[in-house]
Amino acid sequence: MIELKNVTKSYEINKSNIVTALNSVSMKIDEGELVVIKGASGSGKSSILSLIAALSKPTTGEVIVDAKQISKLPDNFASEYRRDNIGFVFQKYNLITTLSVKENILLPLVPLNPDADEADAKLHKVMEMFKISHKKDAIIKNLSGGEQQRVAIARANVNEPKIIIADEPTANLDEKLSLHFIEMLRKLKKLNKTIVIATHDPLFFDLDIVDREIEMHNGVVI
Ligand SMILES: Nc1ncnc2c1ncn2[C@@H]1O[C@H](COP(=O)(O)OP(=O)(O)OP(=O)(O)O)[C@@H](O)[C@H]1O
Repeated sequence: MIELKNVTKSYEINKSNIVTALNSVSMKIDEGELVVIKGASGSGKSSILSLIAALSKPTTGEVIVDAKQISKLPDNFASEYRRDNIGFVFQKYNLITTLSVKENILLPLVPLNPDADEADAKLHKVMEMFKISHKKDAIIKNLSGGEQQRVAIARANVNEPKIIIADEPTANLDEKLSLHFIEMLRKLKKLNKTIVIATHDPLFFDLDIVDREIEMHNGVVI
Protein backbone atom coordinates (compact mmCIF):
# COMPACT_ATOMS: atom_id res chain seq x y z
CA MET A 1 0.00 0.00 0.00
CA ILE A 2 2.83 2.43 0.88
CA GLU A 3 6.16 2.09 -0.87
CA LEU A 4 9.30 4.19 -0.79
CA LYS A 5 11.64 3.28 -3.63
CA ASN A 6 15.23 4.42 -3.37
CA VAL A 7 14.25 7.70 -1.79
CA THR A 8 16.75 10.44 -1.13
CA LYS A 9 15.73 13.67 0.55
CA SER A 10 18.13 16.61 0.75
CA TYR A 11 17.51 20.03 2.20
CA GLU A 12 19.49 22.88 0.71
CA ILE A 13 20.27 25.28 3.54
CA ASN A 14 22.41 27.36 1.16
CA LYS A 15 24.62 26.68 -1.85
CA SER A 16 27.46 25.23 0.21
CA ASN A 17 25.37 23.47 2.85
CA ILE A 18 23.13 20.59 1.84
CA VAL A 19 21.73 18.23 4.49
CA THR A 20 20.93 14.72 3.32
CA ALA A 21 18.05 13.65 5.59
CA LEU A 22 17.33 10.36 3.75
CA ASN A 23 19.76 8.37 1.66
CA SER A 24 18.49 5.61 -0.66
CA VAL A 25 15.63 4.57 1.60
CA SER A 26 13.35 1.79 0.42
CA MET A 27 10.48 0.28 2.40
CA LYS A 28 7.04 -1.24 1.95
CA ILE A 29 4.18 -0.92 4.42
CA ASP A 30 1.13 -3.12 3.91
CA GLU A 31 -2.48 -2.16 4.38
CA GLY A 32 -3.50 -2.56 8.03
CA GLU A 33 0.08 -2.71 9.24
CA LEU A 34 1.24 -0.75 12.29
CA VAL A 35 4.84 0.29 11.78
CA VAL A 36 7.07 2.11 14.23
CA ILE A 37 9.96 4.11 12.80
CA LYS A 38 12.60 4.57 15.43
CA GLY A 39 16.06 6.11 15.59
CA ALA A 40 17.94 9.00 17.16
CA SER A 41 16.97 12.63 16.75
CA GLY A 42 17.84 13.77 13.23
CA SER A 43 17.94 10.24 11.79
CA GLY A 44 15.19 11.02 9.25
CA LYS A 45 11.96 9.77 10.88
CA SER A 46 9.88 12.91 10.34
CA SER A 47 11.18 13.23 6.79
CA ILE A 48 9.70 9.81 6.00
CA LEU A 49 6.32 10.80 7.46
CA SER A 50 6.28 14.05 5.44
CA LEU A 51 6.91 12.13 2.24
CA ILE A 52 4.12 9.61 2.95
CA ALA A 53 1.74 12.49 3.67
CA ALA A 54 2.82 14.30 0.48
CA LEU A 55 3.86 17.27 2.60
CA SER A 56 7.19 17.16 0.83
CA LYS A 57 8.65 15.56 -2.26
CA PRO A 58 11.71 13.33 -2.48
CA THR A 59 14.83 14.76 -4.07
CA THR A 60 15.18 11.47 -5.97
CA GLY A 61 13.22 8.23 -5.88
CA GLU A 62 9.52 7.43 -5.67
CA VAL A 63 6.79 7.40 -3.05
CA ILE A 64 3.86 5.21 -4.06
CA VAL A 65 0.59 4.93 -2.15
CA ASP A 66 -2.17 2.68 -3.45
CA ALA A 67 -0.41 2.40 -6.81
CA LYS A 68 -0.32 6.22 -7.12
CA GLN A 69 2.98 8.09 -7.46
CA ILE A 70 2.31 10.67 -4.79
CA SER A 71 5.80 12.09 -5.14
CA LYS A 72 4.77 13.45 -8.52
CA LEU A 73 1.49 15.06 -7.50
CA PRO A 74 1.09 18.79 -8.15
CA ASP A 75 0.40 20.73 -4.93
CA ASN A 76 -3.39 20.96 -5.32
CA PHE A 77 -3.67 17.19 -5.85
CA ALA A 78 -1.30 16.61 -2.94
CA SER A 79 -3.64 18.45 -0.57
CA GLU A 80 -6.60 16.51 -1.95
CA TYR A 81 -4.69 13.26 -1.41
CA ARG A 82 -3.94 14.26 2.21
CA ARG A 83 -7.53 15.24 2.89
CA ASP A 84 -8.87 11.94 1.58
CA ASN A 85 -6.25 9.53 2.87
CA ILE A 86 -4.27 10.80 5.84
CA GLY A 87 -5.05 11.42 9.51
CA PHE A 88 -2.38 13.29 11.48
CA VAL A 89 -1.50 13.07 15.16
CA PHE A 90 1.20 15.48 16.32
CA GLN A 91 3.05 15.60 19.61
CA LYS A 92 1.42 18.77 20.90
CA TYR A 93 -1.99 17.88 19.47
CA ASN A 94 -2.09 21.05 17.28
CA LEU A 95 -5.59 21.79 18.52
CA ILE A 96 -6.97 25.32 18.37
CA THR A 97 -7.29 26.00 22.06
CA THR A 98 -9.89 28.78 21.80
CA LEU A 99 -12.33 26.67 19.78
CA SER A 100 -14.65 23.94 21.02
CA VAL A 101 -14.16 20.18 20.79
CA LYS A 102 -16.72 19.98 18.02
CA GLU A 103 -15.14 22.80 16.00
CA ASN A 104 -11.69 21.25 16.26
CA ILE A 105 -12.85 17.81 15.20
CA LEU A 106 -14.71 19.21 12.21
CA LEU A 107 -11.72 21.20 10.91
CA PRO A 108 -10.41 18.57 8.45
CA LEU A 109 -13.85 18.42 6.83
CA VAL A 110 -14.07 22.16 6.10
CA PRO A 111 -12.36 22.01 2.68
CA LEU A 112 -14.70 19.17 1.66
CA ASN A 113 -17.74 21.32 2.34
CA PRO A 114 -19.94 18.36 3.36
CA ASP A 115 -23.62 18.83 4.07
CA ALA A 116 -24.50 19.46 7.71
CA ASP A 117 -26.07 16.03 8.35
CA GLU A 118 -23.11 14.18 6.89
CA ALA A 119 -20.63 16.24 8.94
CA ASP A 120 -22.72 15.72 12.07
CA ALA A 121 -22.83 11.95 11.54
CA LYS A 122 -19.04 11.81 11.13
CA LEU A 123 -18.53 14.04 14.16
CA HIS A 124 -20.70 11.84 16.38
CA LYS A 125 -19.10 8.66 15.14
CA VAL A 126 -15.58 9.74 16.15
CA MET A 127 -16.69 11.42 19.38
CA GLU A 128 -18.32 8.15 20.43
CA MET A 129 -15.35 6.10 19.35
CA PHE A 130 -12.92 8.18 21.42
CA LYS A 131 -15.32 8.91 24.30
CA ILE A 132 -15.43 12.69 24.13
CA SER A 133 -19.13 13.28 23.23
CA HIS A 134 -19.91 14.65 26.69
CA LYS A 135 -17.45 17.52 26.09
CA LYS A 136 -18.69 18.42 22.62
CA ASP A 137 -19.13 22.14 23.34
CA ALA A 138 -16.27 22.58 25.78
CA ILE A 139 -13.40 24.91 24.82
CA ILE A 140 -10.14 23.02 24.33
CA LYS A 141 -8.13 25.07 26.83
CA ASN A 142 -10.53 23.95 29.59
CA LEU A 143 -9.93 20.24 28.95
CA SER A 144 -7.55 17.87 30.68
CA GLY A 145 -4.55 16.44 28.82
CA GLY A 146 -6.31 13.12 28.29
CA GLU A 147 -9.40 14.79 26.90
CA GLN A 148 -7.34 16.91 24.53
CA GLN A 149 -5.58 13.76 23.39
CA ARG A 150 -8.92 12.13 22.61
CA VAL A 151 -10.02 15.20 20.63
CA ALA A 152 -6.78 15.10 18.64
CA ILE A 153 -7.23 11.47 17.69
CA ALA A 154 -10.93 11.98 16.94
CA ARG A 155 -9.97 14.83 14.62
CA ALA A 156 -7.36 12.66 12.90
CA ASN A 157 -10.11 10.15 12.10
CA VAL A 158 -13.04 12.34 11.13
CA ASN A 159 -12.24 12.19 7.42
CA GLU A 160 -12.10 8.38 7.73
CA PRO A 161 -8.50 8.15 6.51
CA LYS A 162 -6.93 4.86 5.56
CA ILE A 163 -3.55 5.98 6.85
CA ILE A 164 -2.74 7.45 10.27
CA ILE A 165 0.57 9.27 10.62
CA ALA A 166 1.80 10.04 14.13
CA ASP A 167 4.97 12.02 14.84
CA GLU A 168 6.24 11.49 18.40
CA PRO A 169 2.63 11.18 19.61
CA THR A 170 3.58 10.49 23.23
CA ALA A 171 6.49 12.93 23.52
CA ASN A 172 4.64 15.28 25.87
CA LEU A 173 2.52 12.74 27.70
CA ASP A 174 2.98 11.06 31.05
CA GLU A 175 2.95 7.28 31.18
CA LYS A 176 -0.77 7.00 31.92
CA LEU A 177 -1.72 9.16 28.91
CA SER A 178 0.77 7.33 26.72
CA LEU A 179 -0.88 4.04 27.65
CA HIS A 180 -4.28 5.57 26.82
CA PHE A 181 -2.93 6.59 23.45
CA ILE A 182 -1.82 3.02 22.85
CA GLU A 183 -5.34 1.80 23.69
CA MET A 184 -6.73 4.19 21.06
CA LEU A 185 -4.24 2.82 18.55
CA ARG A 186 -5.55 -0.63 19.33
CA LYS A 187 -9.02 0.49 18.22
CA LEU A 188 -7.66 1.95 15.01
CA LYS A 189 -5.74 -1.21 14.29
CA LYS A 190 -8.96 -3.23 14.62
CA LEU A 191 -10.44 -0.94 11.97
CA ASN A 192 -7.59 -2.05 9.70
CA LYS A 193 -6.02 1.39 9.47
CA THR A 194 -2.45 1.57 8.25
CA ILE A 195 -0.53 3.33 11.02
CA VAL A 196 2.97 4.79 10.80
CA ILE A 197 4.47 6.18 13.99
CA ALA A 198 7.81 7.97 14.34
CA THR A 199 8.97 7.70 17.92
CA HIS A 200 11.80 7.02 20.28
CA ASP A 201 9.43 6.19 23.12
CA PRO A 202 10.40 2.72 24.44
CA LEU A 203 6.70 2.08 25.24
CA PHE A 204 6.27 1.26 21.54
CA PHE A 205 9.11 -1.22 21.36
CA ASP A 206 8.05 -4.87 21.53
CA LEU A 207 4.41 -3.80 21.84
CA ASP A 208 1.88 -6.47 20.80
CA ILE A 209 0.05 -4.27 18.27
CA VAL A 210 3.26 -3.19 16.53
CA ASP A 211 3.78 -5.32 13.43
CA ARG A 212 7.21 -4.02 12.58
CA GLU A 213 9.94 -1.66 13.77
CA ILE A 214 12.07 0.14 11.21
CA GLU A 215 15.24 1.64 12.59
CA MET A 216 16.83 4.72 11.04
CA HIS A 217 20.39 5.91 11.46
CA ASN A 218 21.76 9.01 9.70
CA GLY A 219 19.14 8.83 6.94
CA VAL A 220 19.44 5.11 6.18
CA VAL A 221 17.39 2.10 7.28
CA ILE A 222 19.48 -0.21 9.43
N1 LIG B 1 13.23 21.76 6.55
C1 LIG B 1 14.47 21.39 6.77
N2 LIG B 1 15.52 22.12 6.37
C2 LIG B 1 16.78 21.72 6.59
N3 LIG B 1 17.12 20.57 7.21
C3 LIG B 1 16.13 19.79 7.64
C4 LIG B 1 14.76 20.15 7.46
N4 LIG B 1 14.00 19.16 7.99
C5 LIG B 1 14.85 18.25 8.48
N5 LIG B 1 16.13 18.62 8.28
C6 LIG B 1 17.35 17.86 8.66
O1 LIG B 1 17.22 16.54 8.15
C7 LIG B 1 17.68 15.58 9.08
C8 LIG B 1 16.56 14.59 9.41
O2 LIG B 1 15.53 15.29 10.10
P1 LIG B 1 14.17 14.60 10.58
O3 LIG B 1 13.32 15.69 11.14
O4 LIG B 1 13.63 13.78 9.50
O5 LIG B 1 14.71 13.66 11.75
P2 LIG B 1 13.95 12.92 12.94
O6 LIG B 1 14.54 11.56 13.04
O7 LIG B 1 12.49 13.02 12.74
O8 LIG B 1 14.38 13.80 14.19
P3 LIG B 1 13.60 14.10 15.59
O9 LIG B 1 13.51 12.79 16.32
O10 LIG B 1 14.51 15.08 16.26
O11 LIG B 1 12.27 14.70 15.22
C9 LIG B 1 18.19 16.37 10.28
O12 LIG B 1 19.58 16.53 10.14
C10 LIG B 1 17.49 17.70 10.16
O13 LIG B 1 18.24 18.74 10.73
